[in-house]
Amino acid sequence: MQTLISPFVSHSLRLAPPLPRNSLLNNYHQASPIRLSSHFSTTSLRLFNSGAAAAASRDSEMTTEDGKDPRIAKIASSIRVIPDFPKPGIMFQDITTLLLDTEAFKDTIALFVERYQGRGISVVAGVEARGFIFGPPIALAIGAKFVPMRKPKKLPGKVISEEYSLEYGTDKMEMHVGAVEPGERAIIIDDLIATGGTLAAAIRLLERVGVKIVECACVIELPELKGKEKLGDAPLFVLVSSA
Ligand SMILES: O=P(O)(O)OC[C@H]1O[C@H](OP(=O)(O)OP(=O)(O)O)[C@H](O)[C@@H]1O
Ligand SMILES: Nc1ncnc2[nH]cnc12
Repeated sequence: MQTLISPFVSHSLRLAPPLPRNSLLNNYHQASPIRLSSHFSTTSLRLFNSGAAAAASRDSEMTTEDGKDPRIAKIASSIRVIPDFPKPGIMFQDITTLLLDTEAFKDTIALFVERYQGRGISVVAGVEARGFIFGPPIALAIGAKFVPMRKPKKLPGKVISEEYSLEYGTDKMEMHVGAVEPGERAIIIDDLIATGGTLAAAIRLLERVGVKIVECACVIELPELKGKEKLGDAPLFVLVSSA
């Protein structure tokens, strides 16, 4: 067994030994469509092979024989879909049910940690609110600092801000001045990418202060909304695609 979190955090959070780093990526490559459990929704989910994951899976160093990672299917099936929330026409992807499933939650964090450890990442930027759930355990496990990207007027210090539009509204994102240094390497974590406006704002904030975006990472992508196209050169890595 491997301790995921550094020793000053409870030893109760332990993970099974990680699979080789490449097994995750090839799993996406081979994945076939799956469905959410019927009591949640009939919305189909399929395992997703996005941007960087696709590129990496083409790299022979990043491939395995069977290409299957059962953790992804379990994570996908733990996500509940609520139609018409918060307004008609929106199929809301509810990750609170993933959080109730201790194995799915642990595996979600483990998959990201396996991908990002040892890559010289010093900043995990998490987008309020749901990026605050997934970002901190990843940051602790890979030895990076966690930087919150907050809604307006929440941070007490001097901030820089970026406005952006959402699938259902507009918003503004703020980050503390001095939280990051030019030249640092960051990943940006959120639960979901829809239109991509939120992640694009986070990228702009970090790039304004000279931070290199190694990758954006989400649990879920809504590919029909083409959010990936808003991310410029920043790669996107997701676990589950909702169709
Ligand atoms: O790709 P986009 O179209 O920008 O949308 C994605 C964002 O929308 C959701 O957050 P939301 O703004 O609803 O805030 P919340 O997490 O505080 O509920 C989600 O958690 C992402 O942050
Ligand atoms: N469909 C959706 N489900 C959950 N969060 C979202 N944020 C933007 N669109 C969303």
